[in-house]
Amino acid sequence: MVRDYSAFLPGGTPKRRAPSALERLGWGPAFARQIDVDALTATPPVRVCAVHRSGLQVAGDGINQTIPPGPGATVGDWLLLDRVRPKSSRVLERKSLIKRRAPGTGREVQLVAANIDTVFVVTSCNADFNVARLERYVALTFEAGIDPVIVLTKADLTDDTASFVEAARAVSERVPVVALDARSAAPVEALADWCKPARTVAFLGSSGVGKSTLTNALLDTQAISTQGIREDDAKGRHTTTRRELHGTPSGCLVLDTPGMREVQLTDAAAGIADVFEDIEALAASCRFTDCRHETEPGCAVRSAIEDGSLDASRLARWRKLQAEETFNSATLAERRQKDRAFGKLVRSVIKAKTDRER
Ligand SMILES: Nc1nc2c(ncn2[C@@H]2O[C@H](COP(=O)(O)OP(=O)(O)OP(=O)(O)O)[C@@H](O)[C@H]2O)c(=O)[nH]1
Ligand SMILES: [Zn+2]
Repeated sequence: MVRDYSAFLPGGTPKRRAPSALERLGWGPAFARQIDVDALTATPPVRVCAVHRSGLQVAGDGINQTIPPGPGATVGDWLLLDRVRPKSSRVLERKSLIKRRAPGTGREVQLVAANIDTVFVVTSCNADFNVARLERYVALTFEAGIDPVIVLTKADLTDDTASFVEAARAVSERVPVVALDARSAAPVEALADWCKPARTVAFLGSSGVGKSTLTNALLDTQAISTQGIREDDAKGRHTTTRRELHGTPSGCLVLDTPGMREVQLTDAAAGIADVFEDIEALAASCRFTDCRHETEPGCAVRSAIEDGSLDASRLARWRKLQAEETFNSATLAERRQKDRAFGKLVRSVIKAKTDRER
């Protein structure tokens, strides 16, 4: 039997391999699996580190450049860079994706951010705290394929952090809850489990809850790709875009994007089901498959409320979120139908006009 004693020899401790340039950008097996060695040299992988009006800033091993917008990519995406025609770069399959419906009639899908590993759903231990809002953000996060963690800031402003934590824990068994003072040194340690090297994290929450404070706590001054995060505005001034990835000293990446806030609860049925898996499980054992949990006999949901194991207000919030989701998604279908009808009208008018002119 051959034993390896090298770790016991002086200086023999196996050194941890330093992460490669790509790993520092979040590269890992999930992406490596998608390409072969030849593609690696012909079309090197690059990550979209920032999105500007003028294009996408991409970084890779010895690469840091801006390419024109176009390959259907968003911040956080990995591309196989086509050096000749960057617009034709292939977008690698994502680990997760946050998207939203654009306001307006077309309501096309906009990509907000890709390949986030953890979303910190942030709220504070004060009047901002709202269970329904937490449930909504957690549902959105689940829907995007991302693990949420609830972060309660301003723990220093209450004597009763425990009851805020308890209320947040009730959102989902699958979501860890952390309470802290975001202005202290606490965030680095409290969030260390998720802010590991090569992981990408983001903060989601209403204005003023402490997202920037938390981001600053995690960051050092060294943001990745400091050049290129500025762009000239029309007046020739430099403005800083806020859709970008920043590297932290611990080697994790923080995505800063304001667009996350406007994400709506559309096409999020699966995410809602994930948050309310307790109610979904009960509903599955109701006598009738189409039970509305109102007056039906053999309703497992109502009997859980009666025996106190389910909170009636949680059921009410589940109904409300579902209704909202159905409304948003249905309106969309209606709009699509209207758009088609409008398109038909336009075409018939044009046709009539050209027929007349013939
Ligand atoms: N006492 C206390 N104040 C905090 C804490 N976290 C944030 N603040 C303060 O709350 C205010 C808002 O914090 P921000 O970090 O700007 O909040 P934000 O979520 O980034 O807000 P937007 O940029 O508007 O989305 C600032 O004055 C912070 O100093 C905390 O844990 N405790
Ligand atoms: Zn029922």
